[in-house]
Amino acid sequence: MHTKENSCCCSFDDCKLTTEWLLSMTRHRPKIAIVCGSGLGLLAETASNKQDVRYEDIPNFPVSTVPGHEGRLVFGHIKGKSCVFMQGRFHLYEGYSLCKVTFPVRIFKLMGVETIIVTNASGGLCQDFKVGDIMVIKDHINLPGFAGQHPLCGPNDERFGIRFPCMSDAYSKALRKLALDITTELGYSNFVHEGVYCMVSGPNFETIAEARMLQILGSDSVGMSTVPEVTVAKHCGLRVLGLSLITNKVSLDYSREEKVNHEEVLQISKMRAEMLKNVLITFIARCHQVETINTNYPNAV
Ligand SMILES: O=P(O)(O)O[C@@H]1C[C@H](O)[C@@H](CO)O1
Ligand code: HPA
Repeated sequence: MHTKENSCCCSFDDCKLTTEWLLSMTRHRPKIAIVCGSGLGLLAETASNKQDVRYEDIPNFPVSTVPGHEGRLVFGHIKGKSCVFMQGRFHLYEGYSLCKVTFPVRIFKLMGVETIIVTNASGGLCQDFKVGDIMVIKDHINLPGFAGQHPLCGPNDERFGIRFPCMSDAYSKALRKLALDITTELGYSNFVHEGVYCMVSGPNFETIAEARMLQILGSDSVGMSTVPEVTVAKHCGLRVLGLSLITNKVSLDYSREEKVNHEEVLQISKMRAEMLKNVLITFIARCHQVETINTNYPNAV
């Protein structure tokens, strides 16, 4: 966390420098950003006129350290819409501050992005969910935030957004409806749900007692990302859609023998990415038709 004494490693000037560098490297001017979760990098494959930029080449950018997160930005067009994909995101458990984890979101904002689609792999806590289901994120629980691990802690830069942003509508109702309508049109409604995503810091998967607690708190799925990105996106006035792929059922019972592991998460993500890709393509083609109001954005950049 950055404090008054320990100034932010991702200041407005740092963000501007990175943005200007990227704008000088590409002719693309994306309006939609897609963050690819674990094993979901192939969501970028359908884009045309692609241009890749490796994270290690981008000034101030962190690098990916987790298998299943390739570590590059992919610019391209989907159904004529200019998009940027993050093939690989950053996590708190990698040792990055939440300000670094969310740095790309502010870069997207400064580049002119208006809508961000955040995807992830998560463990299902809701008993109705099956492995391979999609959860349209309705709301989240910021568990690390309760303990002070919050991307907006520290001095607030009004050029990004207001000091006390509202989060009760972090996931746009209109965009959620569009996503649900699309899944119905595609014939996916039997394995699509809306639900609440809870972020834990990781890197270990939950104990059974922890999983039971998260379920009692109202979480339908649990993962190790997304919430910081969404919080910063909402703060700076982006429209947000969150899609979570249920890659495993979280153990809530001491008699259950199956043990979750990252390889299984990646395997299920890759198996179901095609379905998620179909939803994304149609969503990207139509999301400009949906108007949303952002209550947090009176004077941000
Ligand atoms: O980046 P996401 O949230 O999709 O990754 C999930 C959470 C952990 O990073 C990892 C566990 O398998 O997958
Ligand atoms: N717990 C936390 N994060 C996850 C899980 C899980 O069960 N599955 C995928 N990411």
